[in-house]
Amino acid sequence: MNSKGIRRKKSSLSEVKVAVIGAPGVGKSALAVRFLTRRYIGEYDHQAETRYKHEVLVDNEPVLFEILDTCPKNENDLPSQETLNWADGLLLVYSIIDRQSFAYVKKAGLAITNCDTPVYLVANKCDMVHLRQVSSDEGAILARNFECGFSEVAAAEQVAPVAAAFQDLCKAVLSARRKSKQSLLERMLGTKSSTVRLYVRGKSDSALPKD
Ligand SMILES: Nc1nc2c(ncn2[C@@H]2O[C@H](COP(=O)(O)OP(=O)(O)OP(=O)(O)O)[C@@H](O)[C@H]2O)c(=O)[nH]1
Repeated sequence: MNSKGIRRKKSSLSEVKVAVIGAPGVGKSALAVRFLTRRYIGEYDHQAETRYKHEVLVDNEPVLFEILDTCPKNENDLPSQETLNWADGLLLVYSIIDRQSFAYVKKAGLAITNCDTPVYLVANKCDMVHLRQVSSDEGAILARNFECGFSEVAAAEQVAPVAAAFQDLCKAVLSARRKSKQSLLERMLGTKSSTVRLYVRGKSDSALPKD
């Protein structure tokens, strides 16, 4: 009985793969670790990309997150096609105190305009407003261009806003997945419009006098 319960839970567990993308030093590792452990660890010595796997509740539903913390060598080292193909969702991160990092997410965003992978834009280090180089409006405009969610956070100081960014991205991934399943179903059963026509006809049929 117990094992049945576990099997059921596993089969209903959604898996979401997120690639965290941004210029060197913007706080990608700090954000990923903050989200997964609620802790802030100031210094990470990463020479290569790191993957984390962790189960998190999103809207009270368990989701298995696989997070790829990318590790670009420099400001021109954009994410590889392999990374973009792997990810279900992309968290684009820049630092409000580093204008070059804003240029990096702009370039990375342009490289993915043709794929329909959901994106979320995060502006990190908003505890350092006195050193701000990128305004909130610039971030919001870029997010509007990418048609994605956006928030300014501080991995160094905040837990909930960091988690909300990952969770919003996760919800966008799950919603896109549902839509693509729905459209596949519609393609298999016929077009959406014919389904609607059928429904309308059914309703009016009952109101029509019988011949
Ligand atoms: N003030 C402040 N510093 C932060 C914040 N987030 C990260 N940092 C610092 O920024 C530096 C870089 O953070 P990382 O998390 O290693 O950045 P990263 O993007 O993973 O860096 P790479 O792995 O080199 O690409 C570290 O010194 C962090 O302590 C933040 O919200 N505020």
